[in-house]
Amino acid sequence: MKILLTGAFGNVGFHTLQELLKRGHTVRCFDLRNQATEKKARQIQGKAEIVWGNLTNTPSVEAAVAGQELIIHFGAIIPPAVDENKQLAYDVNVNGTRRIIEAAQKQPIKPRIFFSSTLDVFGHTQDKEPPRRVTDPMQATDDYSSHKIESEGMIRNSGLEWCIFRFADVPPLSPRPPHPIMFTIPLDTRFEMVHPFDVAFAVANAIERPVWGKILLIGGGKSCQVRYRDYLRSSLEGSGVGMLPEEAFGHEPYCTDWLDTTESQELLQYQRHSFEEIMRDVNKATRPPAPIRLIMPLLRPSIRKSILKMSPYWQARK
Ligand SMILES: O=c1ccn([C@@H]2O[C@H](COP(=O)(O)OP(=O)(O)O[C@H]3O[C@H](CO)[C@H](O)[C@H](O)[C@H]3O)[C@@H](O)[C@H]2O)c(=O)[nH]1
Repeated sequence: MKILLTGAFGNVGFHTLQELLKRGHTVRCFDLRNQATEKKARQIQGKAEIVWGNLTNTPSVEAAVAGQELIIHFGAIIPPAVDENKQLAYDVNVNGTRRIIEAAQKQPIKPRIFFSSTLDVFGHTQDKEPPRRVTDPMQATDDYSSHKIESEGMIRNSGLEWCIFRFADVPPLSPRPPHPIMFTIPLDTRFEMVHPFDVAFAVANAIERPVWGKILLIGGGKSCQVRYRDYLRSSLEGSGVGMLPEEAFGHEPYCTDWLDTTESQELLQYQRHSFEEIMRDVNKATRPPAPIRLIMPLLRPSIRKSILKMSPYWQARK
């Protein structure tokens, strides 16, 4: 099948790309051109078409959409970058989706569309009984969730054949640099993860299954339903930094929860990794090189200090 994949060199996009190529699809990759995307593009040179472009630019979107049978629209600005330039983030996330839809509607043979959303659209739900179901109400709590809610609406009303995926936390298999956002999630928050390989498998399987007109919750299932504390401890211990003090973390509600993935799993049969297996792969991919690991006990106090400096709660407590 001829497939346009936007955001092809992002976290979810690149794993999906590799799964699609494995299955013999003809993939056109659409992404921003920068050092990080070029590095990934070199890995698939000759195996897929690469179209450098920008979701904010209508002609480049139209050129990318032309002649495709399926659009997998993953290109987006996600947190925390979404708050760095609010206007750009809206133009990419909402207007970019609109440009993709309008370009698709102009095609003589209309492509189908997969759209990637997020569990953030459920808002703050820790006071509700888990799991979250697809029939639960949506509630915007920040720019990102509001962008995804607006975009989901456009996809549903596009007149195209569509399927929306709402992803749980898909950890990249590469280092996630520390960011103040890590302290804003209360440690007890219910947190569901899903292996990036399983997301790619789900998306590729969806092409052949009766998913049209459905919103599917994509999470790792019961074995991946943990607390934020479990994820953080495993990744901080894996990197040699060690778990950080409880007082460094906030208590304001955060938009993440456990998901009811019964329907997506029945349709797509993709949940192949447990939380432990996800963290094994994340930690393998992100652990410092051997020479750094050797001197880690020496570096550890100053690394911990510089990470803790990012926590407003830790700073306020002093
Ligand atoms: O203007 C832009 C901005 C970004 N991108 C691309 O979009 C991709 C986004 O990838 P990230 O690694 O930043 O994000 P993820 O793969 O983790 O995000 C995926 O999972 C998210 C779940 O929160 C959202 O569903 C999002 O749309 C989906 O791509 C990147 O290749 C990026 O270059 C563009 O093509 N154009």
